[in-house]
Amino acid sequence: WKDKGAAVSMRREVDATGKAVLKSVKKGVRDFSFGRVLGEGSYSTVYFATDRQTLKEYAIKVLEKRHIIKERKIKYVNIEKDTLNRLTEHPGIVRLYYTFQDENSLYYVLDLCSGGELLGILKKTGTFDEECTRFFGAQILDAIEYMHSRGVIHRDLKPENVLLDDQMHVKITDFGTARLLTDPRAPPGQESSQRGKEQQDDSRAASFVGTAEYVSPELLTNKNACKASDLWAFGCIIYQLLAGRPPFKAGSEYLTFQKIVNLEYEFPPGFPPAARDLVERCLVLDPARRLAIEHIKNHEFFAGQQFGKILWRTKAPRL
Ligand SMILES: NC(=O)c1nn(CC2CCNCC2)c2c1CCc1cnc(N=C3C=CCC=C3)nc1-2
Repeated sequence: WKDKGAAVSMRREVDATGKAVLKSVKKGVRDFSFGRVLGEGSYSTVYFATDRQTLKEYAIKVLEKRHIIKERKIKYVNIEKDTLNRLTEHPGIVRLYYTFQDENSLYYVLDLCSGGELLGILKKTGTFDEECTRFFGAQILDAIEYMHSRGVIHRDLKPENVLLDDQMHVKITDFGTARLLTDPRAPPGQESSQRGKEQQDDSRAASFVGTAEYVSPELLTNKNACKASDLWAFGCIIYQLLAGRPPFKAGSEYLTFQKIVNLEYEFPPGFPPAARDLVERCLVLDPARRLAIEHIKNHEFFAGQQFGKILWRTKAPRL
């Protein structure tokens, strides 16, 4: 584990002659005051934290070394760090500032998203109108486009992993199950040919399945996640923002998987026609025939929506 970043803090120490000196030392756990738990994963806990010197607020993800080794999760931990190190320049992705470690734990210092989860907002309002769906959908799509351009497939996109910052702008998080491609330019649906060269072993790639309601049919049938798998999840998210529930949901994971592979879902009455057309072109069983990002951005549903830098300067619509 090679720590990332060289954040330093100035610490007052006494040298051998007894003189007080200022020494620059790498930031560590003592440089932060830890607050409430923001979330817990199978081998990590995320805390609200404040840098004692700068008073800047962060989210710090703490991973217990003993547990990672016992649960054989070392590959996941390194994939997440490598992924976050690749995704450094996008406003829609939670940024990793630096990492450090102590005897028992690894620490990731990350952007704080004080707006919480998009799912939390959706639960409060029930459903989003088209304007809000367009705004949040465009930001999620912009972030997915950047991720894919850097050869990263998220593989577990869902409203719980779409966080919001203090400006109610999207920040996608949780790359612990991402897949890194050695060739970012491989066209959608053909990345699996990179299998032999990809950065994680096949067992990890083959074993992972995302969250039931958002998992793509190809992940259920041939275990191959590709860039288009994230666009399947995008289609599910757009549907859910407007309908207030995901398109595929049944009494058990198995029954939900059945609905997915049989493309068994309906639109509620009043679902906006342009959004319906977009969702239908994302929820296509064959990943190679699913709408590509460029075509989603040009779809009628996003007519008039600007993408790129301007999108991230736009004020979030009133919810
Ligand atoms: N797994 C992670 O990397 C992660 N997990 N969380 C909290 C989870 C809570 C359940 N849903 C998914 C996210 C975070 C991060 C990144 C870094 C991060 C930054 N800010 C927040 N902020 C939150 C504020 C209120 C409620 C939940 C999260 N959370 C996180």
